[in-house]
Amino acid sequence: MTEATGIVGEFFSLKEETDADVLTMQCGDFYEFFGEDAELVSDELDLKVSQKSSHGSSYPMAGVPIDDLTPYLKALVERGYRVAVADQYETDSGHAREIVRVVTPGTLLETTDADAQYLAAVVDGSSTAGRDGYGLAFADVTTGRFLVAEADDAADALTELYRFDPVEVLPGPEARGDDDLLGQVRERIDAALTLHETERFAPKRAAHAVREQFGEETVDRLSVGDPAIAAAGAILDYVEETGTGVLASMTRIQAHHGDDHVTLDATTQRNLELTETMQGDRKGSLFATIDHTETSAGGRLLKEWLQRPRRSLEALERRQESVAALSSAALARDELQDALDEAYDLARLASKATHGSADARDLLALQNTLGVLPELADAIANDPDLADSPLTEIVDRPDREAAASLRETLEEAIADDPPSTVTQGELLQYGYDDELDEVIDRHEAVKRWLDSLADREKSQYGLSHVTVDRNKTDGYYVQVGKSAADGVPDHYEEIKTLKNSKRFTTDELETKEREILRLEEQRGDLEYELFEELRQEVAANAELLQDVGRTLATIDALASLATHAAENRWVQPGLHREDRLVLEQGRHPVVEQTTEFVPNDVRMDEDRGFLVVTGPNMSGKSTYMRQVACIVLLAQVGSFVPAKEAEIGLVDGIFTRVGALDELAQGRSTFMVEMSELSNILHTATDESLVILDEVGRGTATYDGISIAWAATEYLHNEVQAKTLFATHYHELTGLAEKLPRVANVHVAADERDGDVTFLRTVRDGPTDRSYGIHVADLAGVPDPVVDRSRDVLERLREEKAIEAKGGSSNEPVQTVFDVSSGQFRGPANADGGEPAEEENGETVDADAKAVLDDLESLDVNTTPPIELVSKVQALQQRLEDTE
Ligand SMILES: Nc1ncnc2c1ncn2[C@@H]1O[C@H](COP(=O)(O)OP(=O)(O)OP(=O)(O)O)[C@@H](O)[C@H]1O
Repeated sequence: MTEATGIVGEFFSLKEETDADVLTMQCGDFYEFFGEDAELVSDELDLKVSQKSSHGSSYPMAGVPIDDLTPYLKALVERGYRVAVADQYETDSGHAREIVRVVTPGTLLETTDADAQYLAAVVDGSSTAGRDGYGLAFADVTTGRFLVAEADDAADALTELYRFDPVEVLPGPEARGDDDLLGQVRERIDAALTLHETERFAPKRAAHAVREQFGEETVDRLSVGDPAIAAAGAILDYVEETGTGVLASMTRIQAHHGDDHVTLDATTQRNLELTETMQGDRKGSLFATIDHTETSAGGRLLKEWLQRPRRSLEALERRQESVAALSSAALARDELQDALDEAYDLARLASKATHGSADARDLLALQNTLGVLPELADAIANDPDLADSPLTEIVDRPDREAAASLRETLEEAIADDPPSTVTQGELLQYGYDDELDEVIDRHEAVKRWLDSLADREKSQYGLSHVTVDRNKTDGYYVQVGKSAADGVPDHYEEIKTLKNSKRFTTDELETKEREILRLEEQRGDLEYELFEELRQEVAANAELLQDVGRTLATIDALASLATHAAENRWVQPGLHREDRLVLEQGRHPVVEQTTEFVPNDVRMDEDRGFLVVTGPNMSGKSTYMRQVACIVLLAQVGSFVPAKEAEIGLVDGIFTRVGALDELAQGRSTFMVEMSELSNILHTATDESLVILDEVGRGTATYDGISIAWAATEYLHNEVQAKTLFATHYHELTGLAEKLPRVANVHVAADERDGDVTFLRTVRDGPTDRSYGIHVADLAGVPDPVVDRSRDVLERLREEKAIEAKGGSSNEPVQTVFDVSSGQFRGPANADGGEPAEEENGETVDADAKAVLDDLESLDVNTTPPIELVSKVQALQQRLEDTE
């Protein structure tokens, strides 16, 4: 390509300066894209491309008017591009341009999405000498929220990332080499990955940046390790470098300590469908079901509560107290919600003010929202139950006097219905500023003179059909109807003839025109100056606004919990730190919305900590177990729960393993995913955790499956001692209840009469031995011959009779039986003439199989780590297969 000069040359040299994917450069009233960037935006956004010639070559060019840039920027960033914006400025010799900001998914201020928009950094400190684990930082530039967190390992780090669901992630120096972590971030979290310069993560430099931003004491106060500080420092640097201009709205940094919160790994958050369903829909998620918030900030907070349930009994009881008071005070709740309905997103408005993009309408919104706070305070004070609850403390948390005074300032300043442009005046109230009042007086006087000019001319010169108006080409003019145009006085100067009228001007009118234009400009400039001061005053109050915003959001979220509880007959659960979980007539919070739900009881305690849940296919096992998990989670959010009565021992983590739907796309086999999830649970769960296992072992051969399920049950029961619900179709496992003291059987009942199966959805104590899988196959339309033959095979299996393979070349029958009492398999009968059979415990076993059994016997399931156990069992099975 020939060396371009002029504008195109300037564009290309700016493009070289930036690592952004796309550059847009201001040229007068347009932002232009050139070369490949023009083609890219034309493909992505349907912008028209023309050709610009420079130095004998021609370059593709596309442009948008200055005022229309925002939606294009947003669209490009949402498609994953980083866009550099170069603005034009005046120089002595003409114009020059420089890049003023780089817009990325995590620094996009122009979002219209109500969700939080986190920019995250993740630093792997596990390879450094101190072995500090992982450090993470999260910042939402649209609200100024800033958090740091720590994680023990990559899986934990991923859990935190999943919890905050960032739109952009900056991996630190080591983390950027971790393909597995980055792959998961890209696919599961769908975040853009940005490689910010590695030296920006250097611990000393980062600590300095954190102190500069949040104060000298910050690093000590947070008491987090170097990696978390490095992550925070890198984010601050990145936000500054991208030129977002919102650093001032980041007033506070908080440490998010995993210990205060219930561990909810990424898998569990998905399995419980907290914020979206397995299919990826928002509707049908737990959050969408219980969300009755009035404001987007309230919605964001409620979602955060669900994703980060608490472990502190005191904190939860306080939330419960507020929810209880609000749920019984229906009228006061309505009043609060009506007031909240008027509230805008204060944190976002504060961030816009800091960035300098808030207009007068934004400040008006801010003023009105500040007015909501005293309304809430009054409604709370006027209801004795609410006044007595922690709500009083919540509403008093922000500095109410400062908020009232800022509101008063805004009320005195901002006009009642200001325009959205900030340069053309009419933003401010009369009486706000003396100098401005003077300009307004003079402006209004000239306006009045102009408004009354037509009448004056009519009466003075006896003219009819006279109007006075202005337009761009003619300026101010007197327009006189054709019939009267000949009678105008001599000092009228004609400027235009139209079909039915003529336009005139006069010296006096021209003088007034000059005056009004000057006054308009003066007023616009002065108002802009005053408005800018006001905006800076608002920006200086960012922390106060965030405090008020947080209070409004908290009351909104609490009122939402109360509304849902009141409308759905939820009850306040008794919370305690003991190992006991009792639900009387519990229901699934989401399923009960769409189904005539059959409530079920749950009883778990020290002597009954592991429930094996059996029951036919489709009977409701998964629903029952998820219901337990959702209820415990809701209780640890401080919410009421769907039950007649509930008593809940707080847990430190909720772990689930249920059927995986979407993992195949990621190139991991279903079984591999199942095993790594199981492995994670066996390693991480504690005796205070709740574990939900749905059909572990299903993804492999039956024998492997049963063996793994069996061994995992023993390990969870003996070693981990977590409260566990385990649904299985391996009825063999029900035998464990007789052998392991804390294991109990429950089953979901079904009624079978004359071959018809009715699902009762009722959970009862004891095991079941029927799956009715064939019944479900029949319901699903599997062809009759297959269904009939299945019944036949099942019958023979039950009677431990041999089955021949229909249509096979050999008539050799096959027989496999699992012996519950020994916990072992009886392999195929000695049908193929292998080693001579031996007698063992009265059973017939060949020599190779005997050797395998001996090895199996010597395997200590209580001390062998579960995954090793799995691989040993697999090796034994391989040997069995080889002997066949
Ligand atoms: N208590 C209940 N009241 C009403 N409907 C229920 C109840 N429990 C489950 N259901 C409904 O029954 C259907 C099957 O439930 P679920 O998926 O829990 O069965 P399952 O036993 O886990 O099945 P499978 O063993 O085939 O995985 C779902 O559509 C669910 O909505």
